[in-house]
Amino acid sequence: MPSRLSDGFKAHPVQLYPKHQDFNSLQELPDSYKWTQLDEYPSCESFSSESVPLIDLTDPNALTLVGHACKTWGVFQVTNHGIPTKLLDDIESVSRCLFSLPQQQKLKAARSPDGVSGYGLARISSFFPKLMWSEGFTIVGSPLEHFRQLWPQEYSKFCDIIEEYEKEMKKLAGRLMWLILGSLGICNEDIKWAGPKGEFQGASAALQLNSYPACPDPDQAMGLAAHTDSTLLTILHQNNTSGLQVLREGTGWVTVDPVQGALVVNIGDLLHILSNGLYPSVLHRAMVNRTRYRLSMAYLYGPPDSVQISPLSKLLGPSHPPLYRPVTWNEYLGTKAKHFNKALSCVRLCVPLNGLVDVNDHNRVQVG
Ligand SMILES: C=C1C[C@]23C[C@@]1(O)CC[C@H]2[C@@]12CCC[C@@](C)(C(=O)O1)[C@H]2[C@@H]3C(=O)O
Ligand SMILES: O=C(O)CCC(=O)C(=O)O
Ligand SMILES: [Fe+2]
Repeated sequence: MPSRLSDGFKAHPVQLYPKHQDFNSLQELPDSYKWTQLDEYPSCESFSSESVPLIDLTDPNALTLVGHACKTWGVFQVTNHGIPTKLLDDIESVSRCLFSLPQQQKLKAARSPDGVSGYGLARISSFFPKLMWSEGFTIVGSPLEHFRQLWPQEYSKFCDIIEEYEKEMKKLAGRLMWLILGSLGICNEDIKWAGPKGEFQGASAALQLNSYPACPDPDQAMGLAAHTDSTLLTILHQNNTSGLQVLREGTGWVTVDPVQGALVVNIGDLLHILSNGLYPSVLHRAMVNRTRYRLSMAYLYGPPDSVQISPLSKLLGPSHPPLYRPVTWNEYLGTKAKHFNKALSCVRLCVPLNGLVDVNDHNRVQVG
């Protein structure tokens, strides 16, 4: 059955791929890939004291640490997360194999203009005048049909890895949800859609494989432009090449340095809504590298199709009115496909009593 996650894009088809996208044959960065105003916010060097929190999930204090990271960063890295190293290596190999196929072959699994799954440009490309130095492959539901096109002989071993990865990620995402919600004082009874055992069985998800080839002029190029994810949370596995940056208030862009075996967790717009803005979604982007090939695999986690996300009643009161109206993930994806970084403002109900603007109003961000 086609996933409802794809419905939001029907009204907003995007270009599939640029005419020439054989990155490896380009010795110079074409104008169509040259971004200007890349330094609207300063980039913070990695020797700075500001670094994204690294949390050991077996730490007895994990709940407090996670809560603090969500409130102050919107992103953290986790170790001792229980995902086997072999599975992380395997998913990295699948991505590497996929993106190293000849372009002709990859196009056999191209995403349709109004679809969600398959090979193509980042969906957000349509909001920018310049092209991004990356390729992506999105998996929603079974990758079988696309993988059969890519690897007529070997597709089943690749499908098995995806299935296993998604199964493990789903468990980890459920655990992280309870740490995050627990840090807000929310328990099982407060979230009906978590199910009787609190396992979030009906949760929806997408897997996004991103490839960032080495780039002849990385200072003028952009791997993936600044955006927030529309998810509850996203779990990202990056290879050992840096590139992911998050925007930190008062500091600028901070690089999320790869830590061997660690996974990056970032707060998405739906958790921002659920927490009534207490845990803001984080603006992030991916930069590219002159010599190194970068890969990332993002597990985008959201509520079941039919569930409407709205600020949790436990977090509301006379001085804390609900700031967002209820939305399903699918409806929110449609809003995102149309309004991109203004989507959160589109579902906003009223201005906070203190008259301050939303900490996560990304309308100001215009890159490119
Ligand atoms: C469920 C989804 C979230 C996503 C759109 C998608 O349908 C599948 C791809 C996801 C992704 C990955 C790259 C960044 C992003 C903004 C995009 O264009 O596609 C996200 C979307 C999102 O979180 O809004
Ligand atoms: O490649 C990265 O580090 C970021 C990827 C990302 O933001 C995404 O897939 O949503
Ligand atoms: Fe993202």
